Amino acid sequence: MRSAYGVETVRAAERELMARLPEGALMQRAAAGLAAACAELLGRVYGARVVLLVGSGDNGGDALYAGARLARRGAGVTAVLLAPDRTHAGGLAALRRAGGSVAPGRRDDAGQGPADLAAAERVILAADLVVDGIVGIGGKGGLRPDAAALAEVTAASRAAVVAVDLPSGVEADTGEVRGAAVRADLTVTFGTHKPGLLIDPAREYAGSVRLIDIGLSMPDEAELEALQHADVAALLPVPRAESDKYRRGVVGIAAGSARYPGAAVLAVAGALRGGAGAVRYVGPAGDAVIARFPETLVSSGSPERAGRVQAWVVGPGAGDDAEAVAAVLRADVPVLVDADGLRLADRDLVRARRAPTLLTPHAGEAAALLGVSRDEVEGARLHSVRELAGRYGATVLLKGSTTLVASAAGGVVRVNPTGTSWLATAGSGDVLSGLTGSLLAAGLGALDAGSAGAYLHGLAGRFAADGAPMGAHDVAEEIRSAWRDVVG
Ligand SMILES: NC(=O)C1=CN([C@@H]2O[C@H](COP(=O)(O)OP(=O)(O)OC[C@H]3O[C@@H](n4cnc5c(N)ncnc54)[C@H](O)[C@@H]3O)[C@@H](O)[C@H]2O)[C@@H](O)CC1
Ligand SMILES: [K+]
Repeated sequence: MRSAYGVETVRAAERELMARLPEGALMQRAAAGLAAACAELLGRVYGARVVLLVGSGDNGGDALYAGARLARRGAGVTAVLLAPDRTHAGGLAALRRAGGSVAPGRRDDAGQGPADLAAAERVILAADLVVDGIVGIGGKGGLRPDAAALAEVTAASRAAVVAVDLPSGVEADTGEVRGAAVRADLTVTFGTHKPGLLIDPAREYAGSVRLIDIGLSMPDEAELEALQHADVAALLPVPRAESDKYRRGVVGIAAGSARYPGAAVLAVAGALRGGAGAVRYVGPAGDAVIARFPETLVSSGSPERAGRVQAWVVGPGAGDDAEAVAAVLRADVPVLVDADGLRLADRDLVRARRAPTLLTPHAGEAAALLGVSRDEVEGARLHSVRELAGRYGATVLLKGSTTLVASAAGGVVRVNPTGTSWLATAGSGDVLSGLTGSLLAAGLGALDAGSAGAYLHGLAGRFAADGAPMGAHDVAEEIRSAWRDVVG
C-alpha cells in the first residue's frame, strides 16, 4: 500500500521528529537522498551542469544542500535565487563552500537582487539537470510571476528536471494545479507521499516519484492510499471446497437496451471474470448476451422478478429505463449504478438505502450530477469525489487516469495507480461496472470492490493495449491475466 498524507499531518510528524534530532538533521537526510537521486539520473556527476531553482523556504534549502553535495563530486552547480534576502543561509553557504555559484541578480551587485530572468534563462537552457526547489509543502496558490517564468523556461530546456518534495505550483493536498507549475521527470519526496503526487492533474507534473525515508512516523490511517498487488490479492475472493455457485455470489446485471445491446454484453463480460459464481442478466438484450456468453442466466421483465442476487449492477446502456433503476435501488443488496443509471437514479432513493451503493461516474457524469462543468471536476477530482459521496450518501468511484474511490462517511480515499489512457475507449466503463459488481456480489465492501475493480481493470487495460489500440472486449479478456498477475 502506498499512503499519502496532507500537509498538516506531515508538518506535525516533522515537528515531533525534529524535537528529538539535532538542528538541521532532517534537512541533511532529505538533501542526501535528493543528491543521490540526482546523481543516479545524471549517470556521470563530474562535469555535469546543474541549475538549482531556489525559493525562499526550506524547499530551497534542500536544493542548496543537495547542490553542494553534487558540486563536491565535480558538477558545475549554479543557483538561481528567487529571493536572495530570504534564501536558506546555511544551504547557500554550503553551496559556496563546495564551489557552486549564484546566477547574477537583477542589480549588478553579485546576486543581491532577485534572479535576472535573462541570465537565469541562459543557464537553464544550457543545463543537464534542473533541480526545482522553488516551493514545496509551504506553497500557497499558483506560482508567483517570477517563479512561473522559471517554470516556463525549464519546460523549454532539454535538461532533466528533478522536483524537490513536490513539483512547484501543484497543490500538495489536492492534486490541483492553478496556473503554471514545474513539469518534472522525477520527484524526490520526503517522509511520505502527498496526495498531490498521486492524483491528476498534479500527478502528471511529478513524473516518476521516489520516496526518501527521513524517519517520519505517520498515523495509521492515511488520507489517500493506493493499493498495490499484495493488497488487491488479499481482497480478491477465492472459492473454497464447500463453495457452490450461490455461495460464491450471484451478480445481477440490469443493463443494455434495444439501442445499446453491446453495453449489456460488455458488462456481463466483466462480471463473468469478477469472481461471482453466476451472472444473471435482466433486460432487452438477452439474445445478444446469451449468444456471446451461454453461461449467463437470462430473463426479461423487471429486476424484481429476476430471482435472488447478492449484488446488482444497473445502468450501462440502459437508455431511459427509470423503472429498472428504481426497482434495483429498492433491493436490499449492494448496488452499483453506472452510466445512464446515474442520470436516472433518484437521490433520495439512494440516500434511503441501507445496503451499500456504489456510483461509478466519469468526469462528465460527475459534473452533471454536481451541476458544474467537466473541467471543474477534472481540475478538482478529490474535492468532486468527496462532494458527490456526501451528497448521495454513497460510495463514489470517479473514473479517470487516476480513478478515485471515496466513501460517504469520509475517511481514506483510494486512488488507483494502474490506469492507462488506452482505457479511454467506448465500452470500457461497462466492463468495469460488471467486474466491480461481481466483486460486490462475492462479498467485498463498496470501497474495496471499487478499488480492486479499478485496479484489475487498469491492469487488464495495460495488458490488452500493450502499446497498441484495443477495444473494451479486449480489456474484459485480459481481466483473467490481470487477476493471475495480482495473485501470482
Ligand atoms: N520541515 C522539515 O522538517 C523538513 C522540510 N523539508 C523541506 O521543506 C519544505 C517546506 O519548507 P517551508 O515550510 O519553508 O516551505 P516551502 O519552502 O515549501 O515554501 C515556503 C516559501 O515559498 C514561498 N511561496 C509560497 N507560495 C508560493 C508561490 N505560490 N509561489 C512562489 N513562492 C511561494 C513562500 O514565500 C515561502 O517563503 C518541504 O517541502 C521540504 O522540501 C525537508 O528539508 C525535510 C525536513
Ligand atoms: K519543489
